[in-house]
Amino acid sequence: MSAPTADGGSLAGRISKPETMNAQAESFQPQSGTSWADEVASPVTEKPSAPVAVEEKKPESSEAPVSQVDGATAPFGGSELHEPEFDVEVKLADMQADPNNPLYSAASFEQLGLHDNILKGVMAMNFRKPSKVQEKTLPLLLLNPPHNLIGQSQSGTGKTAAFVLNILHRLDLSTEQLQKAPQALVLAPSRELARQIVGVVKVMGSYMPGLIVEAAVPQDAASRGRKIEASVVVGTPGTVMDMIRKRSMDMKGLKVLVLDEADNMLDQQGLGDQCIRVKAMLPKNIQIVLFSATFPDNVVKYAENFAPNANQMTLQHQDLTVEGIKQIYLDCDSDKAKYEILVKFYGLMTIGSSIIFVKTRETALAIEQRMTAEGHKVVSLTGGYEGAQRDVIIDSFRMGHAKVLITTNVLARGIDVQSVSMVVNYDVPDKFVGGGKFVADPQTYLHRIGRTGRFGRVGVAVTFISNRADWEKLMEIQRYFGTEMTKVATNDWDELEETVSKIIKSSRAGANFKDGARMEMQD
Ligand SMILES: Nc1ncnc2c1ncn2[C@@H]1O[C@H](COP(=O)(O)OP(=O)(O)OP(=O)(O)O)[C@@H](O)[C@H]1O
Repeated sequence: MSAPTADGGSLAGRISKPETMNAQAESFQPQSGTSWADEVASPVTEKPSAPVAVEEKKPESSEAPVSQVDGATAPFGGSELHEPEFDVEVKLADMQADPNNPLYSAASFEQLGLHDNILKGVMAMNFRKPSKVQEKTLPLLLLNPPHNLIGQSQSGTGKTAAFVLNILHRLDLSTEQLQKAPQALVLAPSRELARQIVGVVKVMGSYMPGLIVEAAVPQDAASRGRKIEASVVVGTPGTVMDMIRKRSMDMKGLKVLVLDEADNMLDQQGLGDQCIRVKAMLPKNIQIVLFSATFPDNVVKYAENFAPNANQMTLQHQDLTVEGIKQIYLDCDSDKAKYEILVKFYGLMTIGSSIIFVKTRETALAIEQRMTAEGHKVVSLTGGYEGAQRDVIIDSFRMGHAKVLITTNVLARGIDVQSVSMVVNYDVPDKFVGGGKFVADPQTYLHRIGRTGRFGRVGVAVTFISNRADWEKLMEIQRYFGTEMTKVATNDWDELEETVSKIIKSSRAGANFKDGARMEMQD
């Protein structure tokens, strides 16, 4: 049976693009040294300075301003950033009233059938209206008997709240014993994302007496033998697997399993295997929920096996880009020139917070050291650091103490820091396909740039290219998403500054998201 789309159309969307294996982990491959001499004629739109028209709207609403908070709010390590400008509120309201926008919904949270104490948590987060993914998936998630669900929507559109609200709704906290036995398990690919989700569950569930939430991530006290006694557990698959094996968690009462960033969790050799093992140790009749912004074709069959007979909300890959994120690329003469340009770039720009993605830990460290030596306040976070160190680094970035975070793909997914107004792809995201060959990695590109432009904000994504191979990969990514990237010459700093500053100064994009959500419902 097919469920109707928002506009009443029929629903049978699928993602269609063969993909190769995703080598998401940090790579130690040397950088390409190929020299890049501008010899490739670019078919990409080369625009003269394309200032983004930012509508300066005066407040016209008498409603109280929405002050959104990060996924992890201050008590849980978040920045507790509140947006001061009124036009932000007006534009979010505009976007949420536009049926073509992924932030749109026809319903209110009150109409979604959630318990009152959960609604209070939603209000505490200052969520005024559901987004499309929340409005569409929550009624399916809350069905009884429970149904599995595979949900896809653009980055920063509120998938976390969708699965967290379902979890909270399904908890029975009526006895101390129930409060201390895991009823819901969320698996995420990084400790930072797991901790962030713990923060969201705690804030949304702050009016639920007896709710206990714990992280199961590497090198934490809990992973070193202490028994986990919590109603909701959020962890990374390896640690969760070990803990269940060691009987540090009693999963008999589990009702819901969520895989966040599910395509990544199922695709990667290591994680996919671990997720399957974890699932095998759980009760058989649980609800399985998979969410991600991307579900490449080669993962869809794994997803459908993992979550059988799931209701589905899917998108075409042409509909995945968030148009509030302005994508530009800088054509650099050489690898060496890339670094000079990066430093000059940061010297020129006054940017809120930004993330620089690189391919290897070594590059992250090298850039951190050089930028620090030049007086920039930067931090780096890679898989090379110990868990506790990683927590300190990400928290200092969330709180705005460090404005620039240099990282690898380890933080490409899920991390929600609303103040991030720029993402730099210092290295074009690629993946290893064997035989010494690397190809473009569109999914990682999309997740990386999705660290900005959260829930209707605007952001800039800048990709550096320094050789022909980079350029070809970037063009492949552009084709895949049917998106437009603007080439900005590195000798025209005025243009570059003007383009980037205009976008960063504005608080939100206009209502210009692409949207093509499709729903598919199992009988
Ligand atoms: N209904 C809502 N109203 C206002 N803000 C919201 C709403 N739902 C979510 N948000 C905020 O939007 C931001 C993005 O949400 P979230 O991190 O869940 O996105 P996502 O879809 O999971 O993104 P990604 O694909 O990058 O993981 C968060 O800061 C969250 O607090």
